[in-house]
Amino acid sequence: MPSKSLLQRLVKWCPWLLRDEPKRPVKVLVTGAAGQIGYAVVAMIARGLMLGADQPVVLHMLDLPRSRDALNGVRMELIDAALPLLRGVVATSDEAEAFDGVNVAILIGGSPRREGMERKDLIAKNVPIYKSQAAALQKHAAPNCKVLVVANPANTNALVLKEFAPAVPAKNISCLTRFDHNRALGQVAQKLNVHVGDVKNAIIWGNHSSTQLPDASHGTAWTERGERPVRELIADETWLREEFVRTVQQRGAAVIKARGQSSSLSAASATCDHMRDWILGTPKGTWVSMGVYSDGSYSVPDGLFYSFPVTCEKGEWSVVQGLQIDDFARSKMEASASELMEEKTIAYEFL
Ligand SMILES: NC(=O)c1ccc[n+]([C@@H]2O[C@H](COP(=O)([O-])OP(=O)(O)OC[C@H]3O[C@@H](n4cnc5c(N)ncnc54)[C@H](O)[C@@H]3O)[C@@H](O)[C@H]2O)c1
Ligand SMILES: O=C(O)C[C@H](O)C(=O)O
Repeated sequence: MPSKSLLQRLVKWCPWLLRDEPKRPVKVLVTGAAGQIGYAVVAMIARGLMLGADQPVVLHMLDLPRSRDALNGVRMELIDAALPLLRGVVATSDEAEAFDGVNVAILIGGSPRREGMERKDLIAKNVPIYKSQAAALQKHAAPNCKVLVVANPANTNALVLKEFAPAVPAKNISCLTRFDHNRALGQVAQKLNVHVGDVKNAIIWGNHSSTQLPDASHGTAWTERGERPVRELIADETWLREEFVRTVQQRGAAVIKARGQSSSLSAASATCDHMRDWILGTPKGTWVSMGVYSDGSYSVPDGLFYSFPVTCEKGEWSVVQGLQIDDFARSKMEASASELMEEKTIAYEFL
């Protein structure tokens, strides 16, 4: 046993002996990284907002050849930000290089909806991209890579990815409806005049589109009287079924109208929330919304990516079971499932 003074001297000369074993970097792919959401999200990931403040990352960034200069500019800025968690950056327009060995894939690359654009046009532009990236995912990503599709039409792009990457387990593919979930929490918090962190379990069913059902009927909020049902606190069923639902459903369009382009910082933030909770787990008693491959829960048809309330533990999501669905919710949930079935049919016309 070395003497105390010898130990003290050892630590003085070799201070790294006291450090914990460093974590191995996780390789995170962001497609469309030169775009507006991509630009916001890469900085958040490299600051630890997605995988944790002690998790080093290597960023793989993919964008089209025509965006090469812009993508290189993002790479330069990441270097200039001197981010200690960032252990490497790959900036490329080659899908094979981008997907090589990645553990997490955030798929944002695509053509966003512009004002006045029809859903069919959006599908036509985006599904061929997801067919091509499915092949790269299956061939080059690390086994068990977790995938989040952000690009619209997000649910249908996720479905195309699943169908054309049959070796990738369906449970590893998801699409972003956490954004709508966060918007729903924000609207309830504003209505109740409480902090958004005090509201939970306002959830999203269905498609990431204007047919989705934002549902606050199972939500709760902390008040001076403890944790109470949102329904009881708001005590206005008409607001919950009409104004709340409409505001959340139309929020994307409202931001496009106000900004002239679609939401980006809130989308990037929700992207981090989605992945963080999936990988690191949801807090006890908290549900989040994720677009996942339907297993028939709540009579949602199989074979669709549909937003459900889920909890996550040890990197696995499970749909929250046993919620009471009233006739109002049932009819909206079915309408959103029908829209997804139509999108699936249209998608196949372009594949
Ligand atoms: N699911 C959601 O909640 C949600 C929220 C907001 C936006 N979105 C969607 O996210 C996507 C990105 O939005 P944005 O505002 O960042 O758009 P953007 O146009 O600013 O960026 C998109 C980027 O993708 C790139 N790209 C296009 N095709 C590509 C391909 N085949 N491979 C790699 N990169 C490619 C473009 O060059 C561009 O840099 C859009 O589809 C938008 O509708 C989804
Ligand atoms: O609505 C859009 O087209 C953009 C995005 O999906 C959003 O929800 O803000």
